[in-house]
Parts: sequence; structure tokens; C-alpha cells
Amino acid sequence: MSFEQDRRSIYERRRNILYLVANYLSSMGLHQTRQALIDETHLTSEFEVCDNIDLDTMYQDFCSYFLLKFGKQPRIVKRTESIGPLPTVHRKLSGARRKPPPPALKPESLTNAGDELQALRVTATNLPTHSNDHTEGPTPPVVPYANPKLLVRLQDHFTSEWKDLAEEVCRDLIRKDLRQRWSNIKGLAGPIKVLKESVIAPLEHPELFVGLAQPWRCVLLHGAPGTGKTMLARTLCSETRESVTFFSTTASTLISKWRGESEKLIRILYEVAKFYAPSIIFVDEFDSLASRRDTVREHEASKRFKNEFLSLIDGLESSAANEQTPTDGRDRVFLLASTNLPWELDPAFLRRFERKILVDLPTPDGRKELIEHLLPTVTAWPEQEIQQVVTLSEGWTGDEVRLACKEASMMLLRNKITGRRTISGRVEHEELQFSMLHKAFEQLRPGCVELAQKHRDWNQRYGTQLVE
Ligand SMILES: Nc1ncnc2c1ncn2[C@@H]1O[C@H](COP(=O)(O)OP(=O)(O)OP(=O)(O)O)[C@@H](O)[C@H]1O
Repeated sequence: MSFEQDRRSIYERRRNILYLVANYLSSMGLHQTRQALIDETHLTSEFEVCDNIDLDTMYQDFCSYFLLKFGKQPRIVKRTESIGPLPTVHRKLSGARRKPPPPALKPESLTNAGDELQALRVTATNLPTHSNDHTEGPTPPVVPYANPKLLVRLQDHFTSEWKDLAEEVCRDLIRKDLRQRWSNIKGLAGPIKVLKESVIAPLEHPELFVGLAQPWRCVLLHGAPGTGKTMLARTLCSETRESVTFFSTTASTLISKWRGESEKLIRILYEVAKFYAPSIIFVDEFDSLASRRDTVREHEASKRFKNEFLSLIDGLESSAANEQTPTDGRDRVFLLASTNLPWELDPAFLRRFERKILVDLPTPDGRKELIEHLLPTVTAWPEQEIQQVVTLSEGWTGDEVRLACKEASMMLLRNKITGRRTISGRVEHEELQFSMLHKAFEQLRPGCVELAQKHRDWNQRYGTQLVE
């Protein structure tokens, strides 16, 4: 690296650190300190900290890296002898007159680190400040927060009473880190179509969704465990993550984590979802939240919680009813719920789901596709061999097929470690053999045949019949 490049990179590093600190102070509610930093360094709005970058995360990443490398946590601060507030750093001004700040410098003209800092001293007036920047009065509560950018926006929008909960909703429920593709899901064309129609089509063709033809707001996925309901939701999240905010939770988390505050949380979840619309709220294990209400024995808090959730759904519906003219679809909130026990749901909830979609066991074609997807080598095998394993897996869930394929891969792995070798020392079977796959599929028995039938029966009576 040339001397010039070296200097430039030092300059950029120091500038970036200052922006990170300013952002961090803002996320901590230390607005006066942030302002003092801006005044002193003259940061401008020419730059801003990128999405998903903040000091807190960097700190945690550094600790993880250090722990991995040296087997212990890094020491960041150490105890001193003195107790009391941090000593003030006084500038050495004795005798010297305070100079006015020098004009802004361009990085190319810098000669040393001091100059680099001075180069940041450019006009501060246009750096964004926030409507609730407090120059007087009580400082807002200091809260650790994963994404300061979101926090800043939340601070503008929510009163402090709601702010902490709104932050918790964002920190714990927003999901963005998923890597799933529709093409990984096999044999569930019907449910995929409904999800695309509910979320993706309204964003791509908002002009078509007018009057009565509003997008579905509220969809329930039901099916036996391991049929791919969660996978569908996660894929919807990753396929739309550029344009949609995805809140994912389970009913039991909502109930246990926010015990005592759950009811308020539902309202905040809805408000935050509206704030970040278009958004999807996905609630797994929905039955544990929305089981039939027991008017006599049920706890008051539980009733209130359910009523609040019903209001949330009504909120989705009433905002849909208001859309008589085309909107760009960017203000929509979509509720997706999944359950293994739809028959336990309170009729008040059931009635509100516009679509109740059965996620069924995979058909023979679906199982074949799934096996070929998980074990691509089998595509080169004779058709009759693949059909044998497809027949063996009659009545299995997608998850059971996946488990059997995994067992076959493990057999191959064991063979590579301990298997017979040829005279030249090579492993005898380096590729997956039909006998391994067959054996793996013979070892497993389907666990959800009856439950899957119960879902089909229930869907016939109460569910949505998907037509191809
Ligand atoms: N149709 C499918 N296509 C591809 N993979 C599938 C399919 N169905 C299930 N799987 C596999 O099974 C795993 C478990 O599925 P998932 O967790 O989505 O089931 P679920 O219906 O949500 O179960 P539960 O009701 O117990 O939460 C998935 O991660 C995936 O690997």
C-alpha cells in the first residue's frame, strides 16, 4: 500500500468511527453528547452509517472473534485506583490563544493524523437531528438496541411509554437472516400460490387489487408436524426480504416472554408492523394463543390477550375494507399463522382467517422431487430404483423424507470412514448406493398418517379447497 493510500485509509477509518459513535450516542438517547460531538468534529450529513452496522454489534463481533482466537473474553476496560466520575480532559491552552477552527480540508491534502481529524470539521448544520432530540428536560431512557437506525425512527414515532416495547418487538421479532428459495419446497404448489397471491402479487401489481379484490390479509396454514408450514413462512420471508418487513414469533413466546405485558405487546406489534409496512406477522403454534375461550375458568389476562389479538385481525380487515382506490400496496400488514391443531382454535379466530390452507403430506411426485433435491446423485439412477424408495415413503411427511435422506448420507459417510477398501487403498463405494438409500428408508416409519387424515377431514369441513 502506498503512503498516500495508507493515509487515506487512516482518515476514512477515523471518520467512520466518529460516525459510528454519533450513531451510538443517538441510539442510547444521549442527544446532547451527540450534538457536542457533532459540534466538535463537524460531522456532516454527507455520510451515514450503513444498514446493519453499529458499534454494539461490532463490539459483540470482536468479543466472539477474540473468544474464538484466544479462548477467553477480551478485556475492554480495566479497574483504576481512583473512584468517582471520569476526570475531565483539559485542553492545554495556557498562555496560547485559542485558534479558530481551520477551514475544511480534503483528504488528499492531509499531512498527518491531526489534519485528518480537522478534515471532519466541515459544516454541521445539515446533519440530521431528530424531532425528540432533547436539549433540555429529562434524558430519555438508555436502552441497548440492535439496530440504531430503526431505533431512531421508532423514537420519532412512539411515545416513550411504548418505545421500549416497540424496540423489543423489533429486536426479537424482525427476521432478515434467512436463506430459502421457493424452489427448495417440493410438492406444495397450492400453499405457495396462496402466499404469493397474498403478499408478492399485491406489491407487483397494486393496480389490480381494488374494490372487493383486496389481497388476503389473514391466512392460516394447518397440517401435521413436519409438513413444511414453517418452511413456507421462512421462504416467504427470504423471498420478500428486500421489500417486506417480516416479524416472526411463536404464540408461546408471545405469551411467556411478555407475561403481563403480552396484551400491550400485541397492540405494539401491530403498530410497529404498520410503521414498517409492508410487513408480515408470522405466528407459529397459533393454537396455543387462540384456543377456545373458556368463559368460566379462563384467566382474565388470557381473555384480554385473545381479545387484543382479535382486534389486531379486525384492524387488518378494516384497513383492507377502506381501500376502495388502488394503493401501492406498501402500507399492508399480512398475518400468517400456522397450527398443528386447527380444531382447537376458537371459532372467533377461525372465522377471521380468510384462507385456511391445508399443508398436506407430499404426493409420490413431491417425495420424488424432494429426494432428488436432497440427494442429486439419485437423478442418474434407473427410474425403478427411485420409485422403490418413493413407494417405501408412502404417508411420510417432508421432514421424514428429509431424515431418511440424511440417514443415507450418513451411511455413505460411515462407509468412507470405516468401509472396505480396494487394493489401491480407495474406498469401495464413494458414491451413494441404492442399497444404502433403500436401507435408510426401510428404517423409518411414518408418524403422522392418522393426524394428516384428520387435517384433511377438518379441511373438507372448515378449510379452503384449493383448485388448481
Ligand atoms: N414440502 C417440503 N419440501 C421440502 N422440504 C420439506 C418439506 N416439508 C418438510 N420439509 C423439511 O422438513 C423440515 C421441517 O419442516 P417444518 O419445520 O417447516 O415443518 P412444520 O410443518 O412447520 O412442522 P411443525 O408443525 O412441527 O412446526 C424443513 O426444514 C424441511 O427441511
